[in-house]
Amino acid sequence: MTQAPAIPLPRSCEVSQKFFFDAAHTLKRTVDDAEEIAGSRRIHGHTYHAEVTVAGSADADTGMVVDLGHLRNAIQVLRPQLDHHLLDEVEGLGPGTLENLAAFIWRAMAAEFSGLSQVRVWRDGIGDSCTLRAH
Ligand SMILES: Nc1nc2c(c(=O)[nH]1)N=C([C@H](O)[C@H](O)COP(=O)(O)OP(=O)(O)OP(=O)(O)O)CN2
Ligand SMILES: [Zn+2]
Repeated sequence: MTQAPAIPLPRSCEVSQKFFFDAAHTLKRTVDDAEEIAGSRRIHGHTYHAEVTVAGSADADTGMVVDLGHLRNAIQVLRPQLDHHLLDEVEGLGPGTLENLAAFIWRAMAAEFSGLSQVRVWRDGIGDSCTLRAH
């Protein structure tokens, strides 16, 4: 009997962890709609979802790119900096946009995870999102 050829695996594997936080913000808008601009300028809140992804090859011993427990521990440190905060007051964030939230999360996670490959932030209620990728 002939043996089936070994199927090569891609070298890189991505593992992810999701989390969410509730936060308030005000926002300066550039749209024409005066009502939308006024609404965004008032303090209001959103539920934000985020996903952090680390890429690499699975270690031969552990079978893991990174133990997801490390990712969850880092998120546990980061999350209280955003959850139930007025984003306008969060040091180092800038205007509370999806872009700045993704950058803020990126900076916090990249310090610990050299293989950080993607950070995504989105709001289900509105259906918008921002994705930061390493390459
Ligand atoms: N490039 C970006 N553009 C916009 C962003 C952003 O983060 N990056 N964000 C917004 C607004 O925050 C978003 O449209 C929500 O608008 P908002 O006034 O905050 O609230 P809504 O009434 O539209 O949403 P509800 O959840 O229904 O209250 C705009 N552009
Ligand atoms: Zn908003």
